[in-house]
Amino acid sequence: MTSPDHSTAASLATAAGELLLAVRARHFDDADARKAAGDAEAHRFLVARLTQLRPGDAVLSEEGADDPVRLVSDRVWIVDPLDGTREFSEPGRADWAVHVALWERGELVAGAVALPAVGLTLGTGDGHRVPARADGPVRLAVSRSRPPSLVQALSVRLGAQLVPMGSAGVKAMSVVRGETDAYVHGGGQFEWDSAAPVAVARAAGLHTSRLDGSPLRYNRPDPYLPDLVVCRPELADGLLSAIAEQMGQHPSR
Ligand SMILES: Nc1ncnc2c1ncn2[C@@H]1O[C@H](COP(=O)(O)O)[C@@H](OP(=O)(O)O)[C@H]1O
Ligand SMILES: [Mg+2]
Repeated sequence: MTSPDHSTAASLATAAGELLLAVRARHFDDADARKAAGDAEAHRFLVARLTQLRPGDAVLSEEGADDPVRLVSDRVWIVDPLDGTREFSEPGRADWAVHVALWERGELVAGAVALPAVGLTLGTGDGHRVPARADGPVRLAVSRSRPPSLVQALSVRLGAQLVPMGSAGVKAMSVVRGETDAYVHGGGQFEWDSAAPVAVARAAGLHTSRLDGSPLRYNRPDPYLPDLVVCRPELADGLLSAIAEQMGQHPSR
């Protein structure tokens, strides 16, 4: 039987996204107000709905105080109420997302990423398959506002094309949707930035790991999780080798 957690993650991410579209319309002339209201209102909405629907579960949210009860809970919802806050604040941009993931006893077991401005939510219950890869250079999704130097060097090493965009969720979903082939990040991030994108990417059959190929672990005491790789499975070995070579040459990156 399919777990109801898949549909709960998807419906909450979608509903928080609709709320964010309304916030964006309400604060159309003030980017700072838009950012602040978006982060706060989406957070409040998700926490309230999760408390109502799953009263026994803990929540780790980018916008909330870290409650240590999550470290002794079997089930923890890891949410980023608004990922790509910078892009959300810029008029006309669609590269921002809502992340809702569920961690249960050591593993991510459900998740959804809503792309509200695109009108799309991708979730672990979708049975989504990644489209076949088009011919041409490898396409690497990369942060538009702070591209890691590692990824820039990697694109030169691999003859890959960089595809800049905001939001970790949008970048991971670009791989799921076949618009890019890999999302490589280094230099800083937190569990809420990658938990739901990684859950959805794994469910679609993609490779997900740290830069060194080790597993991504969630609900750790320190939620700092600075790097990740999401890619088509057939590219994983070559990409991880190229990353290791690049980092071996420039360990500080
Ligand atoms: N070096 C870094 N340190 C901390 N967080 C980072 C980071 N680089 C990216 N992130 C976070 O990852 C998300 C995607 O960033 P980017 O669009 O640059 O790839 C953003 O989340 P938020 O928008 O939720 O803050 C951003 O804050
Ligand atoms: Mg984020």
